[in-house]
Amino acid sequence: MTKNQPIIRFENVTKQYDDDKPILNNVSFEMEKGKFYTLLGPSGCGKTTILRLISGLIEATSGKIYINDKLVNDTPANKRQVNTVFQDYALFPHLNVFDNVAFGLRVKKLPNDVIEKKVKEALRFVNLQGYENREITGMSGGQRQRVAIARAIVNEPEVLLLDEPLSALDLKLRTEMQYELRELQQRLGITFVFVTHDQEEALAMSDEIFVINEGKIEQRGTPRDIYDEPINRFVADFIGESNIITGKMIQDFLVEFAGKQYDCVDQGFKPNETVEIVIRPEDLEITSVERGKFAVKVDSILFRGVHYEIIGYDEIGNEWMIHSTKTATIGDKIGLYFEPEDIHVMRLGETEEEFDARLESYTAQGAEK
Ligand SMILES: Nc1ncnc2c1ncn2[C@@H]1O[C@H](COP(=O)(O)OP(=O)(O)OP(=O)(O)O)[C@@H](O)[C@H]1O
Repeated sequence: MTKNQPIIRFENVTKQYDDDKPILNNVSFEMEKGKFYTLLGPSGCGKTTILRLISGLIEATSGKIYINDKLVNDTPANKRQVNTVFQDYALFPHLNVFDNVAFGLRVKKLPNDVIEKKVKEALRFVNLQGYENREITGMSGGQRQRVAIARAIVNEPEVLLLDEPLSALDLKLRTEMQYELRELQQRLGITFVFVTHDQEEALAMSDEIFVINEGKIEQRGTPRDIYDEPINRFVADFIGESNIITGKMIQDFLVEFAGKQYDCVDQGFKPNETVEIVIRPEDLEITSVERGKFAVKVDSILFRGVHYEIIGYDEIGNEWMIHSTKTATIGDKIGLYFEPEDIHVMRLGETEEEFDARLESYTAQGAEK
């Protein structure tokens, strides 16, 4: 991916209320212009706090925040080129669509003809042309959502912050709005910072995901990077269903778990180092016990629409989840097959820098071969 200029930069930012544990703890990152970023993490991990710090609704306890290379710690919210779309949309129910979108422009005392032009353009962007005189109370959830976005983009912000904007919508509308938002971001070409605790939404929409846990960024990367190479148990677990088992790296390219040794593609560990192994449920292929790399006894089966979700236990009692278009019979023993590259080995307590360096060394060595 091409690298654009940074638009937001956090340098060692900490946010703490009173003497409590910090809500954000020494967080540093950059976000580039024109990309779609998602802050993903469980409730209370600090996602909204990062948005509020960017928009200027709250102040950092320590550290520096830059927008467009300008230190903004002391810049008030209304002087930052940033707008927010809130979860509940925060629309004015007594105003119609036009007046809701025009509100900020009127506060800025722009001439009426300019306001009219800008509002119409913003409504066109969100496919609501012709809805100017509609009352907010008579609009659906998806339409209100679009009004809220129009109200934010009418100010031509450089950064749009979206705080769980789809959480109030039903599943079908939510999926439609995911497409719309992604497409809108590409048309506008501005930076979106989107907050969600839904990993599928994050994977579907983002250029880059920041996985956050307890006020720290556990891992940042493209959806593919994060899905394929989770840095630790938290990320692997949060970003989709996973089989995570403790194992041992015997030597380079050889790992032991569930009582057996397997070829893998990982290296750079100490001999016999304790590690955690991830194998995604869709990477386990059901086969005969003879052909399988190991066997499990089937405990339960659920039909999930696109696949069956099968839970089984291996000889030493590890639980395995399998996603397969093939089904099985409860109580039967089935073989499971996987390729060496389906095993992801995670070092315990590895920092993001160490993790990135290790992955890069694989690529470098791969290139030498
Ligand atoms: N004004 C405040 N005073 C004290 N604690 C606060 C204040 N505002 C937020 N917090 C705490 O900060 C933590 C992080 O909150 P934040 O809203 O950033 O989480 P979040 O990841 O956005 O979660 P959610 O998905 O539930 O909105 C929470 O534990 C919250 O209770």
